[in-house]
Amino acid sequence: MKGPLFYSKILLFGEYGIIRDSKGLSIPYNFYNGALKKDANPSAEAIQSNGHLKRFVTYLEQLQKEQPNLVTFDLVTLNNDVQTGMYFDSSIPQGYGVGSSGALVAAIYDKYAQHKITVLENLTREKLLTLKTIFSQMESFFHGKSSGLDPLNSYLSIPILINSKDNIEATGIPTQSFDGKGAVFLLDSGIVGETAPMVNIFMENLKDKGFRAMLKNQFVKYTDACVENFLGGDMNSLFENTKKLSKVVLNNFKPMIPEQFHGIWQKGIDSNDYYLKLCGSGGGGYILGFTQDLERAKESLKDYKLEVVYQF
Ligand SMILES: Nc1ncnc2c1ncn2[C@@H]1O[C@H](COP(=O)(O)OP(=O)(O)OP(=O)(O)O)[C@@H](O)[C@H]1O
Ligand SMILES: C[C@@](O)(CCO)CC(=O)[O-]
Repeated sequence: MKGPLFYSKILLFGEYGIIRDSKGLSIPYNFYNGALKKDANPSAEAIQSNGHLKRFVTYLEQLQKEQPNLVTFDLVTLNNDVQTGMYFDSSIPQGYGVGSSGALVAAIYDKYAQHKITVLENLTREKLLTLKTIFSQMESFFHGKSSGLDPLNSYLSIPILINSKDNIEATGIPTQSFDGKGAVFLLDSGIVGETAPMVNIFMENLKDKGFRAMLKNQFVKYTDACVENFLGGDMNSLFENTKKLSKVVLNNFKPMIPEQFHGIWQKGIDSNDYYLKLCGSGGGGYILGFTQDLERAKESLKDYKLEVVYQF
């Protein structure tokens, strides 16, 4: 048995800001994917994944008991599949900010949810919000509190624009131009990050008046501008605002940037070869880069492996 593929995602803009109602823009990233699967001779990895699924099923049973109006699953089939070795066969790295748990949640919902909302329907804002709420509850199992955006992205495989917490919509993004010099890329920090402790630091910082002012007057302002610039195809303004965002993050989100990357973060701002920003909650995993000239960025970051995700 092998189920359909579910993809990783990249939150291009909006990390942390969306907690405080900034805009956000999330796109599917098809380089990595996962699917539910059963093998006659499972590998050690498959057995480990199956263990995660068993615990997740216990959580879903509880969720269904507590909130039967939210979502119900075909628990008999799900239990049977998990007891007979089903696992999530996935190339999506875990704890890297590209949504490994989101893809898993989307795959489980797709296969086992009853009366599910499908991608073939006319996806009204209400339906999107309902899906997001369901996914948020399901994904909470993996990292405490979840917005549900990652599974939503993976499930629908389309870019999603977050206007505010309760206002999200499917969106189009400017088509890629593969001979363009501009690019968005991922930089591997080589460290596994964890979402919950990073979000806790952020929530703690929010108690400070100065931090809240910085967030509103700079971080959210530049994030919103970047989303608008990107969707509107205004690439010159996009780079200006990404540079501002990169600076604000380096000065105010230090715990979310692994120490050994502070230097190259600053180097990008000084040289204008590239601008770095957080990819998801940070603290490790991937760092997201924007450059107007991919070759220059590659040269400038030649000790690192860049993974290009979007070219324009
Ligand atoms: N292939 C898999 N099989 C079983 N469980 C998995 C698999 N991939 C991810 N998971 C589950 O998801 C957890 C990782 O999710 P977590 O939310 O911490 O990181 P992430 O989704 O990779 O990153 P982010 O939320 O920052 O994008 C793992 O600990 C595991 O429980
Ligand atoms: C850091 C955060 O804003 C994005 C993580 O992908 C947390 C969230 O909104 O769920």
